[in-house]
Amino acid sequence: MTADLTITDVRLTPILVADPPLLNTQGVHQPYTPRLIVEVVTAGGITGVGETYGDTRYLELARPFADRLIGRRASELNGLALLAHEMAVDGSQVPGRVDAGGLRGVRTADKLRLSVVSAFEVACLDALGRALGLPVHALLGGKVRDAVEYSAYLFYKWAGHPEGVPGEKDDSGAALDPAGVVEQARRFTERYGFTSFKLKGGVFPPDEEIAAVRALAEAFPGHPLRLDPNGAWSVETSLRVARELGDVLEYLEDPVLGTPAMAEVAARTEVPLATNMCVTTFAEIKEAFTKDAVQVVLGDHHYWGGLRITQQLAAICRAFGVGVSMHSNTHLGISLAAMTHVAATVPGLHHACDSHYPWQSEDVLTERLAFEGGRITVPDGPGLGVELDRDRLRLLHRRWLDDDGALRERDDAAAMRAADPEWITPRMPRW
Ligand SMILES: O=C([O-])C(=O)C[C@H](O)[C@@H](O)C(=O)[O-]
Ligand SMILES: [Mg+2]
Repeated sequence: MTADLTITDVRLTPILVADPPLLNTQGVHQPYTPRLIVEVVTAGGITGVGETYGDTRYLELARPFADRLIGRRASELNGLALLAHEMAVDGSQVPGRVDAGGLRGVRTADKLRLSVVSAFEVACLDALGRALGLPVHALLGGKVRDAVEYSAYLFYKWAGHPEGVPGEKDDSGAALDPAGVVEQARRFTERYGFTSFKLKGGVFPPDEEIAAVRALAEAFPGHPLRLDPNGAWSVETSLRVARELGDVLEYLEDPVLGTPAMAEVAARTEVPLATNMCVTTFAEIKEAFTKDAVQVVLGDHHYWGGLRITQQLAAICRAFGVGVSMHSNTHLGISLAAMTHVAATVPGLHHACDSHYPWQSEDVLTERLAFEGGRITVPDGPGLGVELDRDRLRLLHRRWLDDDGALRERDDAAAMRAADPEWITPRMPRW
């Protein structure tokens, strides 16, 4: 007989995890970033885990949502989004414009709710899989591949966080020019076997970033390369970069902000455009696809609302002949496992997925997931196939408790001000 899947308790544990000083067009990563670990406890004694953003606005939604789950069954997945829909979102959190700090497109009430729901959906799927003795990918209809390919996510970075800012040491050194970027790429290939490379751009003037991608192309001839300035360029600058790097780019990611500008660029270049900024909700798909503004959508189960919705997104993309891959922010192993399970079920995943995981020296798992040949083997054990390390979780939660609130919201511009007090979030397009 299957264990009783009635939800009797939900544990929410906000944590702060170490993050290196990675640069993007908004600023730099804080030394610690907030994440939320969700545990769904069932009457039969089985617990499932999930993970999402840990900033206060997500926590404030997760708490009442968790209360509403008590007494429901972990298998009742279709009702989760409806349940979340009933929850009011503080209007000041949804200015209805580009989410500058988050680099993930518009901020809407629904997107906030979905970002919370996704962690609960993953936790429920984990519990269900454990109860049935089935991996999450089997609950999603079964894997179509045994391993999921990831790309090396390269960043311009400083050797350490600014003077006087407490943080963990990382051994990767600075990467502030083409040689530094190539060196970082070499280290990533040696350690993890990645064969495709994405450079987070929008940090330096475009000519410097063109030179870095050229240097990567010389160091790794024939390997797929991507450049993502998070909308920092004008249409004309984007077209110039596309002309200069067209022979080596797999795609350009969000060179400009917004669907109309992306459509303008797409109409004038052969280089495919990818996005995790202008197609981030179902409502944004119609305009982008009918205008042929994007050729690859980078899904993300966190803000799209879960693993099953990610499969729906992939199906819509397939119908329109648009490619799919996956976006990533700072995340831990629970999310990497979730990403790997869903990616394993998506037919026609032609581009290696993004993952920040190599940058995360800390995790809440008893055993880290390992990249081999740039791939993660799809776990076949029950549920997600990962185990929570309670001691680590407690430690990282203690860090969150001890924080005075300064680090509980990710704010890359504020983190940059520790090095440059004059820094303000740049107006777009920057170049
Ligand atoms: O556009 C993207 O790929 C991202 O938004 C990924 C991350 O937010 C990345 O840019 C970061 O964390 O600096
Ligand atoms: Mg991007």
